[in-house]
Amino acid sequence: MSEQELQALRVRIDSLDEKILELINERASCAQEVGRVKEANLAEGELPVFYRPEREAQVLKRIMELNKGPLDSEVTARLFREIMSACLALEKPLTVAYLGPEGTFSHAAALKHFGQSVIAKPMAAIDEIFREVVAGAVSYGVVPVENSTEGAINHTLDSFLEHDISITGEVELRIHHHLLVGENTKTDHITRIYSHAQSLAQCRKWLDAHYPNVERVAVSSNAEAAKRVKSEWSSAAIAGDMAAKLYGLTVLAEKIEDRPDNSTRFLIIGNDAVPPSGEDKTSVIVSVSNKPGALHELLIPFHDNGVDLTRIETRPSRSGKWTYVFFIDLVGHQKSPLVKDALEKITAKSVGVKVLGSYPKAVL
Ligand SMILES: C=C(O[C@@H]1C=C(C(=O)O)C=C[C@H]1O)C(=O)O
Repeated sequence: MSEQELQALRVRIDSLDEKILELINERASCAQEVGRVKEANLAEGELPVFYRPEREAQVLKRIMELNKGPLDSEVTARLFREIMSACLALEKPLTVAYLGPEGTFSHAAALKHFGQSVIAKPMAAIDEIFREVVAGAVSYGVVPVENSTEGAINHTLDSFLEHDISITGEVELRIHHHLLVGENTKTDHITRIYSHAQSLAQCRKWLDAHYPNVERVAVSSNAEAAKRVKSEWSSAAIAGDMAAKLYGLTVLAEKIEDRPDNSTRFLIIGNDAVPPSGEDKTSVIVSVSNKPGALHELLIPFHDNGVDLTRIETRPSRSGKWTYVFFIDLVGHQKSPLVKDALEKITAKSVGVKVLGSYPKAVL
């Protein structure tokens, strides 16, 4: 390519950038206007809800459908995710609590779901995230709920039993773990590997093969593990990209998770119900009496109404010995007639049904 050709293309790019810039700002002004309309149309005592997850999911899905390339649809959706995040921040900046410290996978999940313009607040424990949301100290919380290798995150499930809270969204994150060291670490003298217990479990086979005799120390998060090794000379940490960058660590071994598709699903928790987006999921907790066939009976209305269940998890009910509750995720919004009817029938048969929320299926 000649220098002239290159120059001509750069002039074209500059001119396109000007147009993009103008259009993005026009969009931002429109979103600001939406914010004003939302505030102007409130009933007495009603608080404005600026963030609308169902609308955001529709915007992202539409962009993916419209996209003709050469950019990949997911890439375009991520760009629009950021544009919407910045537009919403003009209406009202969102505050989101996540399991800290900075650099955890929960932090990455919060930014993936809400975009970079949120004010992300690290919390020390899952229960604290629930409490902050219930108290209204933050608008939303991000909590891990299941990992494809290790299964349920029981702390999160149990917190739903203790707090009155809505699920307003879900986000899935591919989890890549790396073995990380600080600049002072003597890599041939590693005696300890720090990480969160879940991460140690997700890399168990790799650790058995490569560091069979090294002590594995479970700490409160992988970002905490990364923080610790920074100043230690005989330790390594298992954590992700974000923590590696944030704490300036070197990657000694990359992608050491035992399963290449290792992913974690996170839930977004808030205080408002979400209207249907067109492609939704609903999460419920059902308690049944401890008698034979109880689970089978519970499942009949779902089957009869063709409601697709994506997950069932059992936890002790915490209100009696050897009694259990079921956490059920299903496809559809609680307002859709077939889901509504199934839930009514189950309510009539069971000891208790608590709908945790209906929310858009993850787009990204
Ligand atoms: C603009 C709105 O407010 C927010 C910003 C959105 C956007 O930038 O497209 C979409 C939904 C809301 O979270 C809206 O409700 O339409």
